[in-house]
Amino acid sequence: MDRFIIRGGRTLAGDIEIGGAKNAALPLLCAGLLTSERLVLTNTPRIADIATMVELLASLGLATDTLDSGPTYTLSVGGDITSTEASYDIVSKMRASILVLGPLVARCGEAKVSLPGGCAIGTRPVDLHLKGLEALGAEIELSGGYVHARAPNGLTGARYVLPVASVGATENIIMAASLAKGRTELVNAAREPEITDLVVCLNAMGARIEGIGTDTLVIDGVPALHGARHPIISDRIETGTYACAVGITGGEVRLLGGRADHLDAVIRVLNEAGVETEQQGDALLVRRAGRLRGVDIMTEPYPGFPTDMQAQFMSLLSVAEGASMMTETIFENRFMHVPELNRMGAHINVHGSSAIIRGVPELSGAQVMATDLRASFSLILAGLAAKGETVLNRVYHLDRGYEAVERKLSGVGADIERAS
Ligand SMILES: CC(=O)N[C@H]1[C@@H](OP(=O)(O)OP(=O)(O)OC[C@H]2O[C@@H](n3ccc(=O)[nH]c3=O)[C@H](O)[C@@H]2O)O[C@H](CO)[C@@H](O)[C@@H]1O
Ligand SMILES: C=C(OP(=O)(O)O)C(=O)O
Repeated sequence: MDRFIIRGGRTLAGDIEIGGAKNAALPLLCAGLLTSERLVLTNTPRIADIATMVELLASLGLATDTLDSGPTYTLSVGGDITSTEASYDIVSKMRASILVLGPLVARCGEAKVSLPGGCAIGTRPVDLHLKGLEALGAEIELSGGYVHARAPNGLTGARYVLPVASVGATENIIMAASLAKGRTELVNAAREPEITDLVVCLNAMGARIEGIGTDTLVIDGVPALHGARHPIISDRIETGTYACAVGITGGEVRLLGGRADHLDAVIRVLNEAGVETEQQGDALLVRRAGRLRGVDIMTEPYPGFPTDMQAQFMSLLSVAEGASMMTETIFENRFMHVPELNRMGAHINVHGSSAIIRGVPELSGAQVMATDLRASFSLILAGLAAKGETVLNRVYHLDRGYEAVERKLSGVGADIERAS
């Protein structure tokens, strides 16, 4: 099993290319189920989650071709749906698999999709995905660990108020509503940039969705969607993660493709902590020369501070001057990196959904492992700043969502290698 070996203490300088957004690419690939024509996605990230989604779509009959595997990776997805069943074997690997449910029931009138279950960061129910589809007229039954959804006469538009602005539920409902009869009004929709990207692509496929970027989406269903070519937005979480790398080591790096306009809350906190940022055309320049300062952070739905950046900031704040408080409001179990950071010399105490981080002058390298994607990167960040050698095990979590970490970081001067 692969691991990373990091020798800390180097400042970073140079350029890092930011890839396409994982959390945009996954629903966008599922949108390929909504049309009999081909959907071409440019700027797709080369990560394990995309390979898993391609495998899932193949099990449903859709073929995915790689059209260009140069610096940007272009995938074309299409074909006839030959099965409406998403099996446990694939769904259990990746929760985003549930995003095939809405498109399948809308297009085929039925779907059988394994329930994804919880994961390392929380219980993560899918009740709102199901209630939203029921509001559109789907009959839902749960048995044998599967969701069986049926709408033999098609779905019908309706008004549905999401009790929680769930990203995945919003995506499933808008994809389904695009092919429903009549108008759907989705209230309290999530507003993440990845949802906007999905709506832009669906509209390019012939959908009629208004309210883009707001919490109320109005979807006038159409009988069929057609193919399109869509560029996936750059990954704001990858951008924020590498910004934290520069923050924790010091130095100056240009994040090519990084977009400040998708990272307002993150940039505000970086700046408060003493990390400077500047949008320079298509690149986000990040630099730190002075001391890091403690800040208080609370995770919130977009446009608030993203939960997917929480672990990385915990590492950054571990070596800041003064104390910080981190409050996690989205997932109930997303502090699993804390004991590992403490093993590296951090001083973090968790009290319920908040953690108090008392900055220490220095971390020290250790053998560590993480239970999820962002926690894994938080340990890499700690390793980049730590004295001595850090060995990060269970790298498969990282490979789910970050492309070529060792190449990107060593390209700006970090001492990091992958070993098997
Ligand atoms: C592939 C993808 O895009 N993943 C992202 C997506 O996950 P995901 O779409 O799973 O996250 P949600 O926005 O749905 O979850 C937000 C909260 O709502 C709860 N909830 C959600 C659905 C539901 O039916 N019932 C329910 O109670 C969840 O348990 C959680 O507490 O948004 C999260 C929140 O920004 C991010 O951390 C993930 O990286
Ligand atoms: C939690 C994440 O992803 P997923 O929803 O795919 O588990 C993430 O990207 O940090």
